[in-house]
Amino acid sequence: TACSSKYVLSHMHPMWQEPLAIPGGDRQSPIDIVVRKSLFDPHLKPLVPAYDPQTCQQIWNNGYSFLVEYDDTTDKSTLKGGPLEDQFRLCQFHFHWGESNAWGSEHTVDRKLFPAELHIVHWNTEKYDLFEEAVMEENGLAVIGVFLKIGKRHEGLQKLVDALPAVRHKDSTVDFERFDPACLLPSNINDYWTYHGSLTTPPLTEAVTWIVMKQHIEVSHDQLAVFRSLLFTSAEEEVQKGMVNNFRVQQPLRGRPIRSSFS
Ligand SMILES: COc1ccc(C[C@H]2SC(=S)NC2=O)c(OC)c1
Ligand SMILES: [Zn+2]
Repeated sequence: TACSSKYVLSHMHPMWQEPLAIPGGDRQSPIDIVVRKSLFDPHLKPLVPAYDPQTCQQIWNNGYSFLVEYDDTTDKSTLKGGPLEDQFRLCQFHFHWGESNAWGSEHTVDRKLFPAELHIVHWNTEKYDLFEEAVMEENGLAVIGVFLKIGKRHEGLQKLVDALPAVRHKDSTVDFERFDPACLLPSNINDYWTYHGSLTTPPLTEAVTWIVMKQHIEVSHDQLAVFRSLLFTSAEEEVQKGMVNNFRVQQPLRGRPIRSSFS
């Protein structure tokens, strides 16, 4: 799909170097969410995800994470409401995780680290015709962030976990059908923080309206261990590197407001 274009592949590589200067650079992600500095905004609406599991296409190991990719050529799977003015189209979801359960998330809450973080990526189809356009523009993307904690097994995630060995190496893909990303959302999606930020990998463009869920989801230790069995490296490479710690260092807030949908 557009959102997993070769452009992404060419710009995604493990442990990429942080650029010295970023265009603009005052709206970078991820950040620490300081709860007492967030501002309750009563005008924030409930979030309305409407996903059609039939749009699920494949899983792709792109050498940085694994992406579950959706057909984004129609408006069958959309996100609207919350802080969003426009309608956005689901294109992929992926995760970030650590080598240990002590860290792995990109965002933190009052400096609290989570073992992993889910990103559900959508692009603005009211303002742009292509994902590649949206990714370069302010309000081009909306990403839902969900923290993962180690606890009981996540039944909905298991279908994805079982498919991961088929995409162990970079550049591998496997067909994957009828997966509803809504099953990975917490029970309460009305409580979230929202702020304007960026992609957390190159091109690091400041195109993202972030919607970070207050409530986490639980996955089992064994389920997260399968994420860590993936590799950054392709089958041809002599030295295989485990896909872990694929998160970006935190970025300065630069005075940005963080709004909360709850008081
Ligand atoms: C060229 O367009 C891109 C490139 C990379 C990513 C993935 C990054 S950005 C994020 S959020 N988390 C990640 O790992 C994109 O996702 C929207 C879009
Ligand atoms: Zn991400």
